Amino acid sequence: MNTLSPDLDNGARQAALLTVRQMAEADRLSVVAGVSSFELMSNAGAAVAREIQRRWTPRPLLVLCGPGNNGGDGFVCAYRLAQAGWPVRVAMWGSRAALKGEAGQHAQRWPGEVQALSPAVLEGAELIVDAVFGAGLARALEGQVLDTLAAAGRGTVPIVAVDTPSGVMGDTGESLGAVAAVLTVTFFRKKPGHLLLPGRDLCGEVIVADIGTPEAVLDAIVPQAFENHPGLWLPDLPRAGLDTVAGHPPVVAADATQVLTLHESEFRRMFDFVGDKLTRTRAAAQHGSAVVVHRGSDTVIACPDGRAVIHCSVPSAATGELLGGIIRWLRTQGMPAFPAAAAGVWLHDVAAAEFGPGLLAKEVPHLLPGLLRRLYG
Ligand SMILES: NC(=O)C1=CN([C@@H]2O[C@H](COP(=O)(O)OP(=O)(O)OC[C@H]3O[C@@H](n4cnc5c(N)ncnc54)[C@H](OP(=O)(O)O)[C@@H]3O)[C@@H](O)[C@H]2O)[C@H](O)CC1
Ligand SMILES: [K+]
Repeated sequence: MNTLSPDLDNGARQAALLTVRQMAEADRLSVVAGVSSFELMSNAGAAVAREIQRRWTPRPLLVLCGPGNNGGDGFVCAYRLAQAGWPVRVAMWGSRAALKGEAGQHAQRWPGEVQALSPAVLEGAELIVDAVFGAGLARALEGQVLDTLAAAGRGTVPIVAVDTPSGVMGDTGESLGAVAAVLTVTFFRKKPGHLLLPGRDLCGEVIVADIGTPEAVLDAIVPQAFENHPGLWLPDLPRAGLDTVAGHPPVVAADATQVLTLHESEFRRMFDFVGDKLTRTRAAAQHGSAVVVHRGSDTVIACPDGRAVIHCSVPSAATGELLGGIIRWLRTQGMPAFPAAAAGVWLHDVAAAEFGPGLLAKEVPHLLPGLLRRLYG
């Protein structure tokens, strides 16, 4: 079975990225399956507390909470760390009494004072938790939220973001006033905004915590975006490819779909779609009935049917010609266009790291079988 096929097998399941709307659906389906929203929030806040304890010794902690469920996670985190003996303060945008549902229930368990959010509350904090807005971010930051986060961003105190840094759009990675975190703890699966720029840079290290969401919810959601990983495409690579050396190519084209490999400037010359990189690349793939590889340090690989893979890498001087050579080689091994493009982008990174900047497209057939054998373990 092809992993990058509509059937969601294990590789695609693990690498799935969920949109904000799909994540809300995952929560709803979890509740249907018997995991309450209260429990999901308890687990989310506890996961943030646990990741903090793994990295820092107790120190004056300030938790900044917002008016929705992101703030609810913040209250759980504050409560957990206070119970563990940390000196914790909470500041909130909006009023605790106005918090609804499980966020309200968790906030009521916080025994301490809740300060009003303003830059003054930052005084004395040695670690900051940003639980102001997550998936529910609806517009640009302004007023006291913007001023407080901006002041925190100008300082040197590390910031831990709950789900996303407040101000980062989960679906696009766009920033509406966010400041950089050193650590972001998100839940169940990443969202595209954790990988697309500038979101990826603003998140710092990203940890995906299990909060009890049943894996089976993915069958109903059918994710359309994935983080690049060999588990997505290794099953699509015929094992014959591992033994092929130059001069003995089997040359079986699995499909006739064209693969376009474009840098941002080339992309702009060909297409005038607007919006974020994921949306634009999908539109181009659909418009051109081609697999489009939109390169950068957040490369987006889109298929005409709407599926997309996002690949994060450090910027490199490597050429599009080399990437094109790798993808062509994979296709001569019988790989269909979409998995060949995703695999090509991955292998291009690994090859550039292993063989240095001088690697030429014509050397690829000699070098890749060895790399692939290692991936197969
Ligand atoms: N499976 C999971 O991922 C779980 C996630 N959890 C956490 O829940 C949040 C999402 O919670 P939600 O309540 O949907 O959204 P937020 O808390 O991020 O924000 C909503 C409130 O914020 C207001 N808002 C939005 N943008 C702004 C802005 N720029 N300025 C001021 N106010 C803003 C919004 O107001 P509206 O007027 O737009 O309604 C809402 O009041 C997710 O991120 C996780 O942290 C669960 O706890 C566990 C499961
Ligand atoms: K946040």
